[in-house]
Amino acid sequence: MSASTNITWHDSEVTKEQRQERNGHKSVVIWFTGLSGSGKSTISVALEKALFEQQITSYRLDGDNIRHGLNQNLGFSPEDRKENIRRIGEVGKLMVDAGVVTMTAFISPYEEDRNIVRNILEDGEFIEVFTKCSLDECETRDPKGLYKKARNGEIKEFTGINAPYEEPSNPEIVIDTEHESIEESVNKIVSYLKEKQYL
Ligand SMILES: Nc1ncnc2c1ncn2[C@@H]1O[C@H](COP(=O)(O)OS(=O)(=O)O)[C@@H](OP(=O)(O)O)[C@H]1O
Ligand SMILES: Nc1ncnc2c1ncn2[C@@H]1O[C@H](COP(=O)(O)OP(=O)(O)O)[C@@H](O)[C@H]1O
Repeated sequence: MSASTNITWHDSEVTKEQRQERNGHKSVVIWFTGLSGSGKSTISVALEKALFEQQITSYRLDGDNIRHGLNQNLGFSPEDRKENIRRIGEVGKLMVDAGVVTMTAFISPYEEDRNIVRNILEDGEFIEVFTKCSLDECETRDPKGLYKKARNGEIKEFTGINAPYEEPSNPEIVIDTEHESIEESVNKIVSYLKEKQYL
């Protein structure tokens, strides 16, 4: 018996479109993907602040934080990462329905898993932001000392060292945190949102 047997969808009497209209902007998932240390958290925090200051209803979901709660039962095997991303995709979909501009900051190393999220959202509701930074630079930054641990063999399956990272083949936005300032990256994303009339 599938998990959905005997379960019926119950519609709301308030629509996503009504919530968006009241907020005065569209809702969308801004999906950051990139290596550990590439800047997903840093840029999404700065973007959240910039949007908040412009009266945008926004919220940020971050890998490290979510793994303390909702996803605390998941590790870093390919299967667990897939489930991690699947759940965040579903949360993102709920947030979009709630009218919120949602930022997610997860390594999300597998293109297939990211595309599953893209496909559960409506057209235009998934903005993939490739947070581009070379492994060398991420390893030099090593903000949490994790690369050092991975090189010492203390962390198995560490992305970029002994687990893969698949670069997005067609991201909506690329931010190059090795060569751009935080402000430039944030402005690039805000400009995209304005240009495409999300805001
Ligand atoms: N094995 C391994 N590989 C990669 N990352 C590891 C690992 N173990 C712990 N960490 C820490 O967990 C953060 C990544 O969690 P995510 O949920 O974003 O990962 S994933 O999307 O499921 O691949 C990641 O955070 P960021 O540095 O912010 O990317 C690390 O702090
Ligand atoms: N232009 C930049 N954009 C983003 N982060 C930068 C930049 N230059 C240096 N950094 C530093 O790189 C590190 C990125 O770490 P973090 O944001 O935690 O990455 P991630 O969430 O991808 O693991 C931080 O210490 C940040 O201060």
